[in-house]
Amino acid sequence: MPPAAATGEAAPRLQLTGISKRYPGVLANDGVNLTVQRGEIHAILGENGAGKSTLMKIIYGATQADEGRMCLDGQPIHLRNPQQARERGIAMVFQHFSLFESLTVADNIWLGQSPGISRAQLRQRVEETARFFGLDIDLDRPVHTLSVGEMQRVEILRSLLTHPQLLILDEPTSVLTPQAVQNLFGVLRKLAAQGCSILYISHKLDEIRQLCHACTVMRQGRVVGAVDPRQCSNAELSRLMIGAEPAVLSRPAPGGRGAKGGNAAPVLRVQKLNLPRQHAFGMDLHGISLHVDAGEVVGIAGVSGNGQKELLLALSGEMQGKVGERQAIQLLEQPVGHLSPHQRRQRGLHCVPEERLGRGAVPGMDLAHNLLLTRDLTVGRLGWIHGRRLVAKSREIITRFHVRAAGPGATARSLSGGNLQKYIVGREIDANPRLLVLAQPTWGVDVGAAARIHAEILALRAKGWWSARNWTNCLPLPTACMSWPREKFRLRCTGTKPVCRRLACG
Ligand SMILES: Nc1ncnc2c1ncn2[C@@H]1O[C@H](COP(=O)(O)OP(=O)(O)OP(=O)(O)O)[C@@H](O)[C@H]1O
Repeated sequence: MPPAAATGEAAPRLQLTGISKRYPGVLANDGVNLTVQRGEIHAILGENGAGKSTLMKIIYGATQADEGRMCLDGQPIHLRNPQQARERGIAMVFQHFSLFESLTVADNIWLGQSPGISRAQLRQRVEETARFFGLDIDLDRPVHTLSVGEMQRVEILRSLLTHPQLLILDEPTSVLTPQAVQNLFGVLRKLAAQGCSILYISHKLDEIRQLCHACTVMRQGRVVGAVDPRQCSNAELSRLMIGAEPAVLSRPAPGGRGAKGGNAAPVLRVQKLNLPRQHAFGMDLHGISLHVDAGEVVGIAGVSGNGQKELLLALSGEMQGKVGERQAIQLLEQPVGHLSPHQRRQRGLHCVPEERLGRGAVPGMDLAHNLLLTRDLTVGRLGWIHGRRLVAKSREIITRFHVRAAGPGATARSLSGGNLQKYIVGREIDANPRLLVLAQPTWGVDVGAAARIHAEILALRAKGWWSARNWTNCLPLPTACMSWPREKFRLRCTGTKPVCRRLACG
């Protein structure tokens, strides 16, 4: 139990009363009350679009509330920007890191400090803090040589140097290995024992139950419950969050070569694919070989940053090898290594990239027009766009994938992260691809929506089983499943028993 929370001697670290925030057409926070005690690790749980990030941005001064009151250590405060928040002891570690890859760890930390501190002084402070929290890191290593877990350590170390009294973490474990998650939990428990309060946003119910002392559940902008997660089951938390338990997946019989009597050709065949890195911090692909049969779901596991991104780019057509290597990637027995992403899509190969904003969708464009990035079903001869058809198709995807948005006219950037992810995955699944490549398809997606996406993937796989003319295969690319750096593993999910085997060294 956290010290001050147990004694109740002092004012709460943070107290929000009646916080409301309205965006055009949506009430993102509706009279939110929240109390965080000193030394408490407090989870904020909620379905996609529940208003969690909006609330965290208000606490961190990145956005202003329309109504409500915020008190820190019993004192009312009004923060106009993150700089003021940091000065008041509030720090935030975002899901996406803000580090300069070409600089060393020490340089990155130094850049974030207020002027007036010498490098030698800073180095000493960093070493002391790192030693105390067990955040071992070589300060002289360039950031691009670090694993994702190590980069996160740098971000945390940087925020610890500001002596935060309230640390906000937004989905901190989404790209970490299980070992890195446990290390992070160790650091957070130590920090809480020092009296620092932690606000922890996550969709991972097991982690919340393992780590957090308290949990506030949000739904449609409102607080719908405050519980002790250690006393709750996953099912209870799900019910509070989405009003039901996630649907149980039905698993239609898998397809695949075996299912078709061993004669069918693979949908995808990658043979000794070599691709040199395209920028200084990329990864070379060396002799990658794999095949995907009709009706199969094949997983690629490995520590993030070991070539998964490059493999996806090579498959989508955004990265291409030398002319002689065009045979290295074959779709339905035809070489496609030389084809552009558009030409590959015309042959039925669709992809969902890891980054939603900027690659999966154009932030400032509405949802309907974002369809045009990968779908040309509403483009007529001479390039005319059928506006009505475009809007109707967009509305269909919004409904089918339960995307919470103001409608096809909403800009991509106005959607919550999870809702945009559902729209992008929906756009590609709706295309009925012959081969679908997905990178982190359920990243930032709530448990209910994750179950629906998995169900849609399995339904596509089943089509591969029932209809050889409409083959569909999925190649999800999860990260951080293995802890050995620079090794890749292949997880075959064709049967009831997954078989894991080592692919190649990267
Ligand atoms: N800048 C904005 N403009 C318009 N609407 C916005 C903006 N930011 C958020 N919203 C809307 O506010 C609501 C809450 O979004 P928020 O990002 O806070 O949800 P969330 O709980 O963090 O969701 P997720 O788990 O998907 O990240 C959503 O309906 C979203 O579309």
